[in-house]
Amino acid sequence: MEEEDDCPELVPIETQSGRPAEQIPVTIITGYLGAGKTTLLNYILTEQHNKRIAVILNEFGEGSALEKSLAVSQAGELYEEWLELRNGCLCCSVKDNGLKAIENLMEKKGKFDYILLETTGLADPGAVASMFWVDAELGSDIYLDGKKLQLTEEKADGLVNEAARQIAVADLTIINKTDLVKEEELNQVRDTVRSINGLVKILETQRSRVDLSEVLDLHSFDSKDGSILTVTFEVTGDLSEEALNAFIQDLLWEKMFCNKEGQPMTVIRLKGIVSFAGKAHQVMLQGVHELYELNETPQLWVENPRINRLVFIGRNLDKDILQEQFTSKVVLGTEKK
Ligand SMILES: Nc1nc2c(ncn2[C@@H]2O[C@H](COP(=O)(O)OP(=O)(O)OP(=O)(O)O)[C@@H](O)[C@H]2O)c(=O)[nH]1
Ligand SMILES: [Zn+2]
Repeated sequence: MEEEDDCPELVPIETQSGRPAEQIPVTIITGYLGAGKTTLLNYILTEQHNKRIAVILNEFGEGSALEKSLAVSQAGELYEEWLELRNGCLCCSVKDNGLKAIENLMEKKGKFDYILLETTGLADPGAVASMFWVDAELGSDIYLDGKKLQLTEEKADGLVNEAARQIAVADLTIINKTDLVKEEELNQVRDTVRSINGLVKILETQRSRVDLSEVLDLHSFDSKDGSILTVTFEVTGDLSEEALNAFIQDLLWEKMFCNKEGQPMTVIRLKGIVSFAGKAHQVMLQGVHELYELNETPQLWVENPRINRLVFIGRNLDKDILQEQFTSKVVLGTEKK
């Protein structure tokens, strides 16, 4: 890897607390229909926690797809407001309408300390989370504190894969409704969760009564390890899909890129919104360790020229080198330096 002497020192974007100042933690709560998500949110809102919490309930009731209930707990009192969201689908509305709505609300009412977002049992938590994540890393005043899941003991035929997927990406799994099962069944559920995600923290509850300190302020996306860096950059233009795949594979699989000290870059998480030539829709890039996927989102490009936004979290990352490699190899119509 050629060294660029005139490049500025790499400075991680985090503050000491692990995130830019003033950012508001967002926790996404997913789980099977009826698992107890709303019960959990209501419980959190009414418990003593000295936090101002905004809750976005995501009930897709018939005829109410245009409205979302927003309950705000302020100094212990609970009141409700209605947020008008243009799009009923969470996965595509969260970034452009949901976040904006929250931001508008914060301007009006002052900042919240915490935002909790309930998704439907069917929403893909990965897609929802990555929208927050990309946004947060790129300077939004919201960051993702944790993704959680509640499970019931009920068999979810046909949704088994979705449940497994939710567990796989969760930072915390709450096994609720333990009053309804025998110990043997509970052990089985616990074993299943453990087999899907060996690292996830597991809580067992009735009526979603959790110890709040175990649920809020997880900081699961903060860099606890000082050597883990976050690199973000934006690059204008369309990308070659083939070249992007080659770039990602060189980075994640071949570990071909090194920092200025010659240490190989290791990516732990990778997210992005990218533009492919000839495609009207934005494409979401998500990667965890050596796995990655590219998925077209329902979101159409409106900005012109289009701006690709990338976030890398990992070890030995060097922004200048990554950005230079990306720009010269992946962006169409760019001359090699
Ligand atoms: N027996 C029992 N019932 C529970 C428990 N927790 C919640 N419930 C009940 O289960 C039902 C569904 O709970 P909700 O909190 O609405 O579940 P949800 O996950 O928000 O449901 P959706 O938004 O429809 O997916 C309610 O009637 C709750 O009172 C529990 O631990 N034990
Ligand atoms: Zn609910």
